[in-house]
Amino acid sequence: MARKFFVGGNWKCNGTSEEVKKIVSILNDGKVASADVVDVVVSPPFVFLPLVKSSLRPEFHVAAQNCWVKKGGAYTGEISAEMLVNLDIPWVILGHSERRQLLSESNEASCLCAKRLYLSSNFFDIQYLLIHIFYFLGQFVGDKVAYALSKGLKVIACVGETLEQRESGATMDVVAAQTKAIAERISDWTNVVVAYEPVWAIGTGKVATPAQAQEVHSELRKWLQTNVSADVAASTRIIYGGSVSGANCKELAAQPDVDGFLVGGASLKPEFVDIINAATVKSSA
Ligand SMILES: O=C(CO)COP(=O)(O)O
Repeated sequence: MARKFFVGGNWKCNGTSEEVKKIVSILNDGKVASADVVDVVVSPPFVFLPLVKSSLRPEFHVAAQNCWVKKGGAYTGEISAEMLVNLDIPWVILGHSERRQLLSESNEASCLCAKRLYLSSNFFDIQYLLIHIFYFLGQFVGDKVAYALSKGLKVIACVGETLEQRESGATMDVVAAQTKAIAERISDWTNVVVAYEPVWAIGTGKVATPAQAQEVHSELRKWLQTNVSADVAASTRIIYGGSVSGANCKELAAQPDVDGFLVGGASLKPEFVDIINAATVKSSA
C-alpha cells in the first residue's frame, strides 16, 4: 500500500508576525512537488495560526502544536480541540518530546513529575511540582490523541527515546511503550501520522543515520502489525524528525519505512522547500 509522503514543519515557539509573513511567502513562492505526492503541514505558534492559514498556499495545511486533553473550560492558558475545529485547523501535533520533557506530559501517570519531585530539595520546587502532578494527572498523550481524533482533528503523534535510553539499549521499549499508550485509546488510525523523533537528534545537528532511522521505523511498523493490525501497519505514515536538513533529507527519504519528516529549525528556512521535494525520491523510486 503506497503511503503518501508527509512533511511537517514545526515552528515551535519562534517568530514575529513579520517573520511569519516572510516564511509564508517563501513557501508560497517555492517550486514544490505536487500535492499528489506530498502532504505539507506547517505548525506555527497558536497566535499565528489564523494568519498562516489565511495566507498560505491552499494545498499546504496548518497544525497546532498542542491541544487540551478534553473539552475546554476552566483551564487557563490551554487551547481546546474544539477551538481548533472551530477555526478549521485540521491538524495538531501531540506528545512532542519538548512537551513530554519540559512540561511533564507523559504516557504514564506523571512519572516525570514524581521523579523530579523526588530529586528536588527546594520547597518551592516541591510546591510547583505538586501543582503539576495534580494538573497533569490523567493528561496523557494517549488521551490527548484520542480526544483530538474524536473531535475530527488529524494528529501527528510524536514518540522517541533520549540518548540515555538509546545507549542503554532501550530504544524500542520506549518507542513501543509510547505507541502502546496511544494504541490502547484509539481504534481508527486513519488520521494519525506517527513521528519518530529521537530526543538526542532534536535541535542538536546530530541527525540519526538513515540506517538508524530505518531500523526504528521498521520495528515500529512491525509493532503496529503485531499489536494493532497489518492494515494499520501498512498504511500509517511514520515520519522522522531530528535535525533534518536540505543536505540530509534525500538519503533519509530513500529508506523504505521513512514516510516523511517533522522538521524543526530547517522549517523556518528556505531549505524547507528542498525537504518537501525529498518526496520525489519516493515517487521516482
Ligand atoms: O523537534 C523537531 C520537530 O518536531 C525537530 O527539530 P529540529 O529539526 O530542529 O531538530
